[in-house]
Amino acid sequence: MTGQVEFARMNGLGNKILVVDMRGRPDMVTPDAAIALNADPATQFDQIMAIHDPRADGTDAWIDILNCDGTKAQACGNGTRCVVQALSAETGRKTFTFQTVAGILNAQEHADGTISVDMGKPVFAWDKIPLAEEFFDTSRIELQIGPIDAPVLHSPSAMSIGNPHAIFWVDQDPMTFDLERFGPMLENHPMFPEKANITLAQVTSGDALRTRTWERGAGLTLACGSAACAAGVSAARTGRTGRTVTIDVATAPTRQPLVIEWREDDHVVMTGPAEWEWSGKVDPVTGIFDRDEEPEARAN
Ligand SMILES: N[C@@H](CCC[C@H](N)C(=O)O)C(=O)O
Repeated sequence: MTGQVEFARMNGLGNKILVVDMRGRPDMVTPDAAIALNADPATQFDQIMAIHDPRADGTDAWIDILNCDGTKAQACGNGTRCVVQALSAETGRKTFTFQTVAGILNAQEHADGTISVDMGKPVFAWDKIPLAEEFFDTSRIELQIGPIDAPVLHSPSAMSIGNPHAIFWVDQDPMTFDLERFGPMLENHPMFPEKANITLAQVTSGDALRTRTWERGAGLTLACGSAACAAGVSAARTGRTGRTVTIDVATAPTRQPLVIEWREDDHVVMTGPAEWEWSGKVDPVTGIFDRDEEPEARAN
């Protein structure tokens, strides 16, 4: 199929998102298009959120998620908030139900502009995360890097919130670690057959964490919503915090927090902002794009 579609450059706490409107088309944004868009500084991104026609009754859209290296992701918290804001601006509606490869996501835009997404239930079973080795308790798995008798990072909590995460607990500011060096080693560690998103998390109080993430398929990003969910759940699971935590994402430019609530019904709800930057048209096969000449002013 040929022809351009509408897209918007947005961000969730600095996580760079392209929201691409694929409704009315049977094809998908191609990995080649993703790689081409990421190669241009104007459209360099962390994730593409492609909105497709719904595939199931009771849902508003099917969402396909691509990382900037052209691989697929099963979940993207920050990107989902961007999709909600884009569709809310288009339709005036405030609640949405999306379908992804990982399941159904319910989301709501609040009067103050923040957006809550029910990210579903966490998965702790070792073979579902997945891990390469059997662990009865995945809240603290055997994995370390650095000298054997003085590891720099060790014993992460592992889980899936649709996508795989490893949370390494640190006592210092996560910014003091060389995540650019350790991130690729851990993302591609044999322990993670589908790779993993790698987060450093510091507990700063009984209800607050400070995090920094190396994303699978995207590298160092300014924020990662699903990692914030995984950190919040893992902190509560290991007794480090209660079930509602505020996440200070160390690299996020606005320093607005994400709030993660692991509800008693086991669902994980993430609340935070989304920001529209500019719009244009893109060929989802090649990634060739045009930026709108005069983007209409839009309140976020
Ligand atoms: N930035 C996202 C996570 C994106 C997916 C990840 N890179 C993966 O491959 O699992 C978020 O906000 O959750």
